[in-house]
Amino acid sequence: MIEFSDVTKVYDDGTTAVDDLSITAPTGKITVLVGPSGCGKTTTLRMVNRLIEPTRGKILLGGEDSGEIDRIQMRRRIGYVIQNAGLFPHQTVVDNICAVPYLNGVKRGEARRRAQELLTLVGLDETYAKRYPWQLSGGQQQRVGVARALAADPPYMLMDEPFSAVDPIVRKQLQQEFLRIQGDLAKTILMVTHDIDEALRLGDQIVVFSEGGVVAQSGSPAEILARPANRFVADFLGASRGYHALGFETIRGLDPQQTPTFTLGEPSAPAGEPWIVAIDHDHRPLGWVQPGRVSDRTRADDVQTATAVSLDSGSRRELLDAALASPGGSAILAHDDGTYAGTVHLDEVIRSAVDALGEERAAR
Ligand SMILES: Nc1ncnc2c1ncn2[C@@H]1O[C@H](COP(=O)(O)OP(=O)(O)OP(=O)(O)O)[C@@H](O)[C@H]1O
Repeated sequence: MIEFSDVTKVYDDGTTAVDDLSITAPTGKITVLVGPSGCGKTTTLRMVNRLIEPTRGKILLGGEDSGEIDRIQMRRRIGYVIQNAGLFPHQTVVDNICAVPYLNGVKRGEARRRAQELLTLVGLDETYAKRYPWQLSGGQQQRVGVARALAADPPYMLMDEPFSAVDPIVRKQLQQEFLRIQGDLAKTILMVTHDIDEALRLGDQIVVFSEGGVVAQSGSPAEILARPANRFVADFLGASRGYHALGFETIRGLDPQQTPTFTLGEPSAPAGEPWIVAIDHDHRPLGWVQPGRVSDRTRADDVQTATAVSLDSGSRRELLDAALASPGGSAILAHDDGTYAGTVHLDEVIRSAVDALGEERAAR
């Protein structure tokens, strides 16, 4: 756990960057600090590892005052990832990853073996170990940055805009892999971003900062989306707030319609519907086909591919996206084992979302 207790930072020129901050980043969770430029996010983060000294207040790491922890100990306990990865340009990838373990006195062979494991963990094979940072793409550099921060197996991670230097597609990939890694490692993470989508995607807890280093609101993404504390937070969440909120609503209990199916290899399909669901021999949905156009020669390549939404763990937002992306306006659903569960039409998706909204308002 990282605890800020009445922490203030006033720079030498009189700028109050952080004002009387008291927040807690819970153990094993991702806490995201989000807010417009200049509102004190980076200052907050850097006070944790004492790159910046607080003017007043205390920061506790697992109950221990960070001001009293020896610097070398601190490096061991806190991984730090920054924008553009911040790799040492004249060192190979493997030496970048081993930098802190070497400082900690870990033997060369052991540090390098661990570095290889970490490279695999972040999705890079061993051929990258001998390269220099300039021989990597931006996304690959970010991966190495994450591997380097994990090298000393620190319980805490500070991440300052870790995925912002890459294009949106790579960024989404990195975010997904990061969540996968965090699912296994459960580090206590404090992350800074100015991107609300990233905050909502990654954060277990979000702290929204406003001008002058003041917390406008903190809570889970779902809480903040459902009940922004004030106009500033609502504006910051933007016009797509309702759509984002759907991402946190489950579809469990939904009763899908049994749209007919066509199993690949069969000579024909049941008529009556303009689009039906193509499934494989294991009863897994592949996408959509038109019944009049199929034959025993129809292959997976002839199917309009669709991603099925999990009936057990899917969200309303996934359902809406799937329905909008399909040729007939319906989302395909699958059971946990991947087998076909039915379909839901866009009209039903919207109607149930509106009903849920009504129920939530009535409960307030
Ligand atoms: N060394 C410094 N001396 C004086 N003022 C500073 C210093 N570093 C930062 N500031 C000011 O403190 C405030 C907070 O800066 P900080 O970098 O923490 O904000 P931020 O929310 O991380 O911004 P960004 O999203 O743009 O990185 C800003 O007004 C900034 O100009």
